[in-house]
Amino acid sequence: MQNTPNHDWTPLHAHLHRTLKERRLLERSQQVLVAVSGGQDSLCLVKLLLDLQPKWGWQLAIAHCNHRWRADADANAEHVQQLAQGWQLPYYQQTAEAVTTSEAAARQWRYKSLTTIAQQYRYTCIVTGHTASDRAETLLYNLMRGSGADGLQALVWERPLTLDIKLVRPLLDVTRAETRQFCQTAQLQIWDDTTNHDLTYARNRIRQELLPYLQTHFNPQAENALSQTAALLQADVEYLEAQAAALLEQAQHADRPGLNRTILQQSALALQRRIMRQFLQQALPCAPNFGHIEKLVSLITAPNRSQTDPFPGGTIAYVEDNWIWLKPASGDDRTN
Ligand SMILES: Nc1ncnc2c1ncn2[C@@H]1O[C@H](COP(=O)(O)OP(=O)(O)OP(=O)(O)O)[C@@H](O)[C@H]1O
Repeated sequence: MQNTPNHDWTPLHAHLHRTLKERRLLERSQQVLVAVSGGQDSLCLVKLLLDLQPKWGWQLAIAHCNHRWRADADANAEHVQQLAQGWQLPYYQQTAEAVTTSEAAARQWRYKSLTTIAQQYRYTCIVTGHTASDRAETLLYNLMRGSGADGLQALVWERPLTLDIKLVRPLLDVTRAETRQFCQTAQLQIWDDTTNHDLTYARNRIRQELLPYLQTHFNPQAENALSQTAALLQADVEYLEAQAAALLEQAQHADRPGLNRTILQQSALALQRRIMRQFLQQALPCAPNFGHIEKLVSLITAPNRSQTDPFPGGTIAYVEDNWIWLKPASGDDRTN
C-alpha cells in the first residue's frame, strides 16, 4: 500500500483531523465514498483521508463520474482508476449516456450518480473536495445575481442527500493554493481540466480574473475574507430560519392555510419574509420568488379585505380581520 508514513504528517493533516472531530463531519469506521475528479482539490482530499484512515477506521472508496465532456474524459477516468488501484481502494465509475450541455445539468447528473453508487454499495457519506476558494467564488457569483443571505452562504459543510446518505465537504476552510501545494509536496499527479481555462464560464472568469484583481487592488486575503463572510452568513441564516419556523408554527391556523396577523406584526421584517417564504413553500407548486414573498408580507398590515394577484397555480391570499388566508384556484378554501 502506498500510504504515507507518519513523518509526512503535515499541518494540513492536523487541520483536517481537527475539523472532522470538532464539526463531527465523519464518524469512526464510517463507509466513506470520496468523489474524485482528478483535480487538485479532490486528490488532496482523498490523500489526506487515506493518511487519516488508520486513526478513524473508515472504509474508503473512490467514485468518479465521467461526463464524456472533453476529449480526454476517458483518459481522466483511467487516471483516477489507476490512483485508486495504487491505493488499493475500491473504485466506482458512472459514465454519462448523453453528453450534458450545461454545467448545472452536469452537476445534477453527478450528484445523482454519486448517490446511486453510495446506495448500491452502502456508503453513508459522500465527500467532495470543495474549498474555501469555491466558497468565495460562489459568494461573488451569487452576489452579482442579486441573491439574499441564503444564496450567499451557498456551500455548506454538510447536507443530507437522502435519508441515509449525507454530503460532506471537509475542505471548506482550505484554500486552493493550499491544496495545490499539498499535491506538489505529495507528488500527486493532478489531471488538468482544460475547461477550467475557458473564460466563457463565469466561474472561471471569477477565479482567474476577478479574484486576482480583488487580491491585487483591495485585499490580498480577499479569498479568505469572502469565504469567512459566507461562513458568518451561514450561521445567521440557520438561526433566522429556525426562528422563522418556530414563529410560523405559532402563527399558523390549526386547520386551514392561514396566518395570524397579530403574531406576524410583532416580528421583524427579516423574520416576516422568512415566515412567508416557508408558508408559501408548503402551499405553492413551485419555489416562491422575491415578488411573491413581498406581496404576502404587505398583507400583514394591509386593510381588511385586501388580496394579492394569483400566485403560480392560481392560489390567492386575502385578509379577513386578523387573518391572512390562502384561497386555492379551484373553489372556496372555507370548505377545505
Ligand atoms: N467528474 C467528477 N467525478 C467525481 N467527483 C467530482 C467530479 N467533478 C467534481 N467532483 C467533486 O466535486 C468537487 C467540486 O467540483 P468542482 O466542479 O469544483 O471540481 P473540479 O474543479 O472539477 O475538480 P477539483 O475540485 O477536484 O479540482 C470536487 O472536488 C470533487 O470532489
